[in-house]
Amino acid sequence: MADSDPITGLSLPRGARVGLLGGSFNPAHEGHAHITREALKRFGLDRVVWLVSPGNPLKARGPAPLEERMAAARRVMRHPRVIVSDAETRLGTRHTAQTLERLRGLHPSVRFVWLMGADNLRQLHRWENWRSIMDQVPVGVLARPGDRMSAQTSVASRVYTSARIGQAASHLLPLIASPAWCFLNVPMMDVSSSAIRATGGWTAG
Ligand SMILES: Nc1ncnc2c1ncn2[C@@H]1O[C@H](COP(=O)(O)OP(=O)(O)OP(=O)(O)O)[C@@H](O)[C@H]1O
Ligand SMILES: O=C(O)c1ccc[n+]([C@@H]2O[C@H](COP(=O)([O-])O)[C@@H](O)[C@H]2O)c1
Repeated sequence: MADSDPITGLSLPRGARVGLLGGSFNPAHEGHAHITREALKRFGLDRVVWLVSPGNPLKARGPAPLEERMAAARRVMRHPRVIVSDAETRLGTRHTAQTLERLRGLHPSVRFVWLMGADNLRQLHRWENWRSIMDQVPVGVLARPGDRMSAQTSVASRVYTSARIGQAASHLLPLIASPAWCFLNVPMMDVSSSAIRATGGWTAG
């Protein structure tokens, strides 16, 4: 049976383990697809939803129009268990803590996990109401070139040090009560949207 809501249009299996990968996706690239496949496997997820952001609150320059980023994301990620979604635009949220509150309210049976690359763990403490993110859902962090140490040194990792689970138990992450987080040392892909933009590989926005 599906757990659907008319606001975001998301239809998720009841009781499913669902990873949320929020991002500007300006544009989407193979690094996003790679960490998504790793997260599906290593965290034992049934679905991953790409939350294509209306605009990162910490980034001064706005991204390309949402429709262009959604279309590019759908070209990059074709997978039966991955959904590319504009849920934040439909909800009118752009801060992650608020997005999580809304999605959890709309999908009470679903076990959500917030997914992010290690660069975002480094600056998580600058996000609005960041502790609420850690307290609402388990967080899965995936290694990214240049950010291996963030699991040891970031403010968030130090504040929540006792909530960290080892990667040998990563498949349990969606089932563990928050706060809980896990750093996955997956093979890394040195690719970024900014590098693609710098080489003129994304003309939108
Ligand atoms: N190559 C990668 N390895 C690991 N995580 C990644 C990688 N690329 C993006 N991510 C993660 O995916 C999420 C969305 O990333 P985003 O859309 O900002 O892409 P980006 O390449 O980081 O963009 P930009 O270079 O413009 O900052 C973030 O949590 C980010 O950490
Ligand atoms: O909630 C916040 O304050 C906040 C601050 C910075 C980033 N985020 C979210 O983090 C995700 C990754 O953003 P980005 O731009 O690095 O792809 C995306 O979903 C953003 O909305 C959220």
